[in-house]
Amino acid sequence: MAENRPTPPEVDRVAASRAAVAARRARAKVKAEVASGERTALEVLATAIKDPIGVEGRLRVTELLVSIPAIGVTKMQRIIHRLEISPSKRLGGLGRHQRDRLRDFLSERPTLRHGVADSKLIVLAGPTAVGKGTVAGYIRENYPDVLLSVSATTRAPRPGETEGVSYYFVSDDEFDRMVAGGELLEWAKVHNAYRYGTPRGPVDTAIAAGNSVLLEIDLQGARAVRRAMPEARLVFLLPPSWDELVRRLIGRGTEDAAEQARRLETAKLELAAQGEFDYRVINHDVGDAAREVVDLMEIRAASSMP
Ligand SMILES: Nc1nc2c(ncn2[C@@H]2O[C@H](COP(=O)(O)OP(=O)(O)O)[C@@H](O)[C@H]2O)c(=O)[nH]1
Ligand SMILES: Nc1ncnc2c1ncn2[C@@H]1O[C@H](COP(=O)(O)OP(=O)(O)O)[C@@H](O)[C@H]1O
Repeated sequence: MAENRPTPPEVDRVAASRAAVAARRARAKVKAEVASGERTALEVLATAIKDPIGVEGRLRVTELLVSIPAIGVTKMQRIIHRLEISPSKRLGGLGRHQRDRLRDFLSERPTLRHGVADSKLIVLAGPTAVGKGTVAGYIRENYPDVLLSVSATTRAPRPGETEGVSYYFVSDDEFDRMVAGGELLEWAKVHNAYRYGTPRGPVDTAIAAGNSVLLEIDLQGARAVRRAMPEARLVFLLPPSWDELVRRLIGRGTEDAAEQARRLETAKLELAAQGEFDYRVINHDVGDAAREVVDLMEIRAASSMP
């Protein structure tokens, strides 16, 4: 009769705990593969979608994200909050929209696909009045480790602007001399009016010292930097909506109605170019947008670690 007895509960428990250990080991292996760059997080997500109850499907979103070398716990928490995914969610249990948001997040960041990154130069561009200057100013105030490039310009200083902080205000002749001397990394005539250019020296010095540099320049400048330094990463700042962009331009009150209309026409062309950029950040809240831009630089910083 003994051989017909049901399996004692403790035998079940042992088998279950062995299975749990094996599953944990299998998940640890996947995490190690992502951490070493052997597999990308995107590939792991694709496998989890195909087999939601397999090893990848049982992996938590939080575990996958922190396996990516550029992402620590704090950043991971910010990311899942932004993607509206609960920390307890496993890859195989994500709803369709959550899955799409996670996939977009992972594929929009080429540096994450490779685990490490290759550039410390970030270019911030976007349509007029979207808040480029405001976000760059916030970064200057709150992230002193980031060097904000100071451009040279032929336009006159506005009230409150400081030489060497807002811009280097130079004459037309001086600007010609800088161009001829190869002192500018890029330059452009902006809004069909004045010339603006990025002095090459401080950018080269900062990058050579391993520091992160932010250039807040126009679309033509962003394209020129991409040609001169293909390792630069281009960020396009977007308004929450077209109406909000118009409100910001009018609210700033620095242009007359004709100039506002002209800039809005240019803004339409600029918005159409957003696909050329590596990343898109929506400027809902200045602090959040600044943090998103700086997060991209922390990714860069990870590349210089042994
Ligand atoms: N290409 C290029 N554009 C720049 C540079 N510095 C500033 N800009 C752009 O010039 C434009 C005009 O800037 P500004 O005179 O401060 O006026 P705003 O547009 O009213 O803020 C903005 O789109 C800036 O992004 C630069 O060094 N190179
Ligand atoms: N996140 C934001 N929310 C509300 N207003 C903003 C935000 N960012 C910038 N602004 C406002 O929008 C206007 C345009 O910003 P600005 O930084 O001058 O734009 P840009 O440098 O892109 O031309 C300013 O009045 C600024 O205070």
